Amino acid sequence: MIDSLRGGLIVSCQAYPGEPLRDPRAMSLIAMSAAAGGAAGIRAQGIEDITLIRQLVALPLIGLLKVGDGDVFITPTLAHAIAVAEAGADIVAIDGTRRDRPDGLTLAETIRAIHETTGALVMADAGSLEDGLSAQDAGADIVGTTLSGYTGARPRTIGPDLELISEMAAALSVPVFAEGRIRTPAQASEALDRGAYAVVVGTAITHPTSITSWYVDALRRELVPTEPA
Ligand SMILES: CC(=O)N[C@H](C=O)[C@@H](O)[C@H](O)[C@H](O)COP(=O)(O)O
Repeated sequence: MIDSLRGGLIVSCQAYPGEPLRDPRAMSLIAMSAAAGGAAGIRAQGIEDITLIRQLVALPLIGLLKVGDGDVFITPTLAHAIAVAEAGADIVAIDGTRRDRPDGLTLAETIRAIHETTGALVMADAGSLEDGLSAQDAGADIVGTTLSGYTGARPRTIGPDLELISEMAAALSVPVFAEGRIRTPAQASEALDRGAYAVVVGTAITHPTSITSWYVDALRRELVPTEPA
């Protein structure tokens, strides 16, 4: 199944609490649109979204749950991970950093239990090369650059953290998925050039509020007086 993602685009379909598109039907329509456009896979957040997208889209599905506002918020516990797999995700994305997990399990214990209990694959969302290496040691099937710029370990670059993508791809033997702040097709292509196995894009495809604000910001002009005041 991972093989079908090689060199492909995975579209992350997520809306945030309180947003107009925060609705499983809306996210599933976006996921269907991504499939029609040639996506190789879908990434989705929330049990209802994962359940509905599983029914409507026949592509590999990476599922996650965002929980709370602590440091470890991407599928933080084993119980969350099992719920994501049971909702239909082929791959469960979990926090793959070296930080303490809220249920007290290690990353290795968590991954082992997900494999044994569900048969789903595990994508470890990492924030640094050191995270990626330890996630690989812990048994992750896939490591993502997802959390680069969000853990304090690396600066939050304006675009993708291309340096980390190169470093991880060179150092790891498991597939590295480039994810995080990929805004253009050229950046997605460069991620593959740097050794990424697949590329995950969310905001730039599926988050109209952000996309609109990029255009609005670009059009904003300071009012320059034509006559001296
Ligand atoms: C850090 C974090 O919470 N990342 C989340 C992980 O699922 C999502 O909010 C991102 O949209 C996703 O990683 C895709 O990245 P981008 O939207 O930049 O293409």
